[in-house]
Amino acid sequence: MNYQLVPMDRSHLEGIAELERTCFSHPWSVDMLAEELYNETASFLVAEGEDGSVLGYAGLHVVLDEGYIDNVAVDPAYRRQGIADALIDTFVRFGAAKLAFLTLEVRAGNAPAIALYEKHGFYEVGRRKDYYDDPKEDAILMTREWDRA
Ligand SMILES: CC(=O)SCCNC(=O)CCNC(=O)[C@H](O)C(C)(C)COP(=O)(O)OP(=O)(O)OC[C@H]1O[C@@H](n2cnc3c(N)ncnc32)[C@H](O)[C@@H]1OP(=O)(O)O
Repeated sequence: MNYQLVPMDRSHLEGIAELERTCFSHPWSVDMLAEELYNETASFLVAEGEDGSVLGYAGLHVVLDEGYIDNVAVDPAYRRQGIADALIDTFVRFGAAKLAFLTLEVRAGNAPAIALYEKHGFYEVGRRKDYYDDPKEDAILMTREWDRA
């Protein structure tokens, strides 16, 4: 499977929205994703197949020296092949160069995603009780820090 990591552009919006619907109970719409194209704090990356299709994507927002990872999703047909690894590694390398920390929230029962983030040096710093619905579940807050002192 060949793919490249590229910045999200208009051609990816339908594919990402479809992936969102596949993966999440409150999926981002095409319009929500399109707004990020004009958001200067946003860096959205797409794992693009040879035919331009969306195999996976991840979104980061940066404010001052803080980064927040919004969403990470990989097409079920292309999972366990290192795509999320490559997406998160890109954000972590950016964080190591530019940020004090990266944060994210993840469902407490989402073992694959938690394992992914732990692999990249994130650890649990707190919980939000019943943060998610459909189904109701706690959010785990995870962070990855860099000492800028
Ligand atoms: C902030 C948020 O967005 S939280 C929500 C995260 N997104 C989702 O839950 C959407 C649905 N799930 C997915 O899209 C995928 O399963 C993802 C994004 C969690 C993982 O994507 P993949 O491309 O399959 O992961 P990838 O192959 O790069 O694996 C990287 C690491 O993640 C972990 N991992 C991935 N899938 C699994 C799994 N099924 N079980 C256990 N660990 C897993 C492992 O640590 C793995 O490293 P390893 O291969 O050395 O063991």
